[in-house]
Amino acid sequence: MSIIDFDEAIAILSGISVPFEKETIHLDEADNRILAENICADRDYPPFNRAAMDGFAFMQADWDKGLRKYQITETIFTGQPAKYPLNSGYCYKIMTGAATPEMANIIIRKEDGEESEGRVTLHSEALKPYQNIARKGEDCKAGTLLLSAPSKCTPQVIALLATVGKTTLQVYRLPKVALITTGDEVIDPAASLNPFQIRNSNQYLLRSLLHQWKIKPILCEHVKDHKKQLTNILKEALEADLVVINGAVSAGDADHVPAVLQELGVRTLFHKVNIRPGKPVLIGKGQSGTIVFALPGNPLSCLSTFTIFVEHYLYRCFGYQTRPSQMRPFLEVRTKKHGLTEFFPVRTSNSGGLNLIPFNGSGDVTAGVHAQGLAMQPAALMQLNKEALITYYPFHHHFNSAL
Ligand SMILES: Nc1nc2c(c(=O)[nH]1)N[C@H]1C(S)=C(S)[C@@H](COP(=O)(O)OP(=O)(O)OC[C@H]3O[C@@H](n4cnc5c(N)ncnc54)[C@H](O)[C@@H]3O)O[C@H]1N2
Ligand code: MOO
Repeated sequence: MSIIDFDEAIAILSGISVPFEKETIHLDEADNRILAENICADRDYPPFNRAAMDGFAFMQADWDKGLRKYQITETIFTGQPAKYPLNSGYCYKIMTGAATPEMANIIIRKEDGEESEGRVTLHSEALKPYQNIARKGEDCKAGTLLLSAPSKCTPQVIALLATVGKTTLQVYRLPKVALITTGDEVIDPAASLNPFQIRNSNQYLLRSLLHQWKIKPILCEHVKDHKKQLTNILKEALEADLVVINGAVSAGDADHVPAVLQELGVRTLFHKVNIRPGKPVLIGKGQSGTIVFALPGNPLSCLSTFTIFVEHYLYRCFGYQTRPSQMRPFLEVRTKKHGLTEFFPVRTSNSGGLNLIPFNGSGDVTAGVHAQGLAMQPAALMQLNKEALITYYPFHHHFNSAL
């Protein structure tokens, strides 16, 4: 199978992604899930003319006549309507958050009045109509589309759902994911290790990346570079919707993943892409439809290929068009000597431009930690110049559609 370019790989992934089914869950379970329905305002917000200050509510007409001393009709607390209408020369004493009756169209803060024996004398400068009153419907009108699917249930979205009384909601079902790491030298982080062993950071990286979607793997195993063991675990894994397997995917004598996948009937959609890092990446489709992502073992290759390929696929299956990326100005100069598309770790400056994170290669374990995302140097561009606009894939991404 010939090596393909990055755009072609993305097009293949777009072509095989099918939206996940929908399910109904309770709001309590909704954190970080992806909404599969639009959300509209169930009523006006605010639902009534809401007092924005503790103070005194009265008619502007009275004020304009020069009246500064008012008789207090009643005190209005939150959650209750006023009992009495407002007459000229009278005011309500009102609490922040309470419903201001229609007739009252000004509130003066408590601090700007002197209250004694049921009367208040107000000292204030010029007044504006509806001063200190948040008007009914000024935030949004009943029926307004507030959020369109798909949207991630971020804390703000959760609050909005609670606000509009949406306690059961339709979300995209989570895929069943099997996660496998490989390598004789790779051991559990809790085990003691010899100088030639390394800890299994990629299993933790991948679990955490999946957790951003609330996906908890149904199978999470590490296997040695042993063909029989790998075959057995992959057989089991292929019962999932998605298999993410890491390492043993390139050209070494112990890199059994491509051969075992083939023996198990997984059709290779592509193996090797003209990118760095991550060139050996393999994507396949099992006989029962399982999508297999075989990601290279180097830590930065693993992070990078998950970010650009697995996330692209997941975003599509969760109803989005693509994994989010942005065009940002590059603040440095970067050269390369080959015709591969390169992805490299970057930080954003205060101005929003991108700065390089120095690193040696995809085996570095520290580069990812200091990066806020990956930037792309296109295959044909041997030098990225200062101020060039380049594609940036932020690691932390909320992708809630603008309305
Ligand atoms: N002759 C060739 N050699 C290599 C090629 C090639 O095209 N021809 N590609 C290179 C590239 S690029 C990469 S990337 C690596 C990827 O190889 P594998 O996916 O087969 O990964 P491994 O060999 O298993 O491991 C590579 C590296 O990563 C470390 N590793 C593996 N698993 C983990 C883990 N779970 N946690 C932390 N670190 C892990 C492993 O110890 C190795 O150092 O191949 C190049 N070679
Ligand atoms: O391109 Mo590999 O993914 O660097 O080590």
